[in-house]
Amino acid sequence: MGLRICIGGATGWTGSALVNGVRAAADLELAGAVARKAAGQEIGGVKVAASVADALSATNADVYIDYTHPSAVKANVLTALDMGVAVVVGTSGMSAGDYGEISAKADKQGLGVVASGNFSLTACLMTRFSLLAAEQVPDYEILDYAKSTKPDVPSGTAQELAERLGRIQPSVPGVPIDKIIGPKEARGADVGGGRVHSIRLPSYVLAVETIFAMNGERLQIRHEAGSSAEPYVGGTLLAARRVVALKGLVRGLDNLLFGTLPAEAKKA
Ligand SMILES: NC(=O)c1ccc[n+]([C@@H]2O[C@H](COP(=O)([O-])OP(=O)(O)OC[C@H]3O[C@@H](n4cnc5c(N)ncnc54)[C@H](O)[C@@H]3O)[C@@H](O)[C@H]2O)c1
Ligand SMILES: O=C(O)C1=N[C@H](C(=O)O)CCC1
Repeated sequence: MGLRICIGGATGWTGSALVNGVRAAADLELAGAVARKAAGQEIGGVKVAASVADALSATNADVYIDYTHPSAVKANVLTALDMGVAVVVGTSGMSAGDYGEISAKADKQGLGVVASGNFSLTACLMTRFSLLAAEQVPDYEILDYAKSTKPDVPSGTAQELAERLGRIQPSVPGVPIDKIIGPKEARGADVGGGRVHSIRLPSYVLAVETIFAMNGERLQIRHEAGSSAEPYVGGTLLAARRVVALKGLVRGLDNLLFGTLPAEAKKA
């Protein structure tokens, strides 16, 4: 019997790609699925439940994976932990404070949670390269592009990156924000110490770019997502395989792949 996976948001763009990924993997088994509108229907050989609590009480899942909605993810994750199930979080929109609560609950339950603003390998490399650059170049800002209908801001990718860059090296504006002449919002938002400018326009899926600058030179590190959800499947399933052996919260796929950066370990 393989590792038993329950997927929240199983009918969605990412969730449906994951259902296929789980079914194609010899070491994984689709144990449950959650999607409110499709409740009662069948997906990938399992009956879709209306809530995480219903799905997990009807199965003996080892891991719950959430790709639902920013308004639903926190309650879903806390429910799964209360029910004794390890969690992988793909859904965006949770604050640092929300993650603090999840971390405390995971510790209390002795369970693992892996969350990553972006589970694609190349986005995770963009994050890691940016963290390395911030150790050397103190001046940077983050551009966060997504489709016009994305409800959460910044994206999960940009938020996690901003918080992590901010811990290594807070982004310090050349003119302090309270001394700016004009609308302060035009200078973006301080997200955990990293400065983020979010752009929401049709035709973007998701792109995140960090601009590092020194006198006379610039480094731009950019990730651009395509229109398929396929890139998120491998990283999410890697996290599902690893999370059952963990206790507590790990944020960032790069930490699973490459270990914790010394600069981040020092500041934790
Ligand atoms: N971390 C990553 O790598 C990554 C990758 C892709 C998407 N995402 C994030 O995942 C989330 C989902 O994205 P998507 O494009 O797959 O969305 P989607 O709208 O295509 O699918 C969402 C799914 O969740 C269900 N759902 C919606 N609201 C719900 C609620 N309140 N309770 C329970 N289920 C609900 C829907 O029925 C659907 O099945 C977003 O936050 C997105 O930013 C993250
Ligand atoms: O399509 C989305 O929405 C995505 N959201 C993630 C985010 O918020 O960073 C990343 C992948 C696509």
